[in-house]
Amino acid sequence: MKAQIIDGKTIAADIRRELEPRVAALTARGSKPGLAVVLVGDDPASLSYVTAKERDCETIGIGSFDFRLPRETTQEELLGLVDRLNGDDQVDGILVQLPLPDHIDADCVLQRIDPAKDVDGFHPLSLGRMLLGLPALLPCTPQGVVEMLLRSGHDPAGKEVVIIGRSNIVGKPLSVLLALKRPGGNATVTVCHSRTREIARITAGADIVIAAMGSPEFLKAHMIKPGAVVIDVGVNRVDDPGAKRGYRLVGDAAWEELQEKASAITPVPGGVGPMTRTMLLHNTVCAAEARRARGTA
Ligand SMILES: Nc1nc2c(c(=O)[nH]1)N[C@@H](CN(C=O)c1ccc(C(=O)N[C@@H](CCC(=O)O)C(=O)O)cc1)CN2
Repeated sequence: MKAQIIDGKTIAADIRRELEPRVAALTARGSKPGLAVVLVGDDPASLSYVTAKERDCETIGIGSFDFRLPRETTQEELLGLVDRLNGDDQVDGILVQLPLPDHIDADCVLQRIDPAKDVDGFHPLSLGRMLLGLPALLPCTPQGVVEMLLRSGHDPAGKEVVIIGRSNIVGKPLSVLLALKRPGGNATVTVCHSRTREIARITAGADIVIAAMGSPEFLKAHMIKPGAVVIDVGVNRVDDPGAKRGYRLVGDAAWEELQEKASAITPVPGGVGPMTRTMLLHNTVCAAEARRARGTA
């Protein structure tokens, strides 16, 4: 039997609908939420992501402030912009698109963002609060994955989850969220990475396998047990001269063969990607509400 398709677009649309009255309430009080989106350089994938994020803001009534900086921008200039946005009352959230050019220390930039405006959830304070299970702005992709599991009827509680990939953006924070004692958590989590021996032996024991290592179609059907749930975080551009854009998108999971063996699977595109963008909107609304409740906006 074919796997259930966990449709990220539909779940994301539901969450956006839930956000709309919160945005309307803020706007009615004269304080429309605002997101600053900063892109340095002209990486085509990053450009398409930030453009989509700005469009998303527009569709639910969040203001977006867009900053496109040349590749040659210095670290000092970027830090100066972050400082300015930290002090701007109209800005509730600051997003600096990653990756940054090599001459800029991304950690230094992310640490400069006011934690109250850290809608990416990458600031050490946000990550530390998350680790402790305290209220925090959570990284968007991990938060999106947890929401997808819960809303598609695959609560990770009590399940064995294997994550392939240990990035700061996805694998590491996701491993924490899934293990926390809170809704969407309570799973037994294993993280595999480039130094893991016999990955297939480990993934084959999992109820839920999350592929997040940026390697096209790495996860194959023989690596999962029948009926496992597969979440594909990868969005890889693979050259395809026959395609309109000259490339096609493939995930980190071999979709065709896994569909025949998994009980549920996320597609690429249309899976985790739209959820990442939607959790950014969610974080921006949360940041705006919290800043107003504290009287700092
Ligand atoms: N500051 C950040 N930088 C990056 C993050 C992040 O969360 N914050 N994550 C990734 C990329 N990413 C977000 O920016 C992202 C990736 C993919 C999508 C998406 O909507 N994908 C679509 C396909 C889009 C396409 O046609 O190319 C899908 O999967 O359906 C959104 C956001 C790295 N950088």
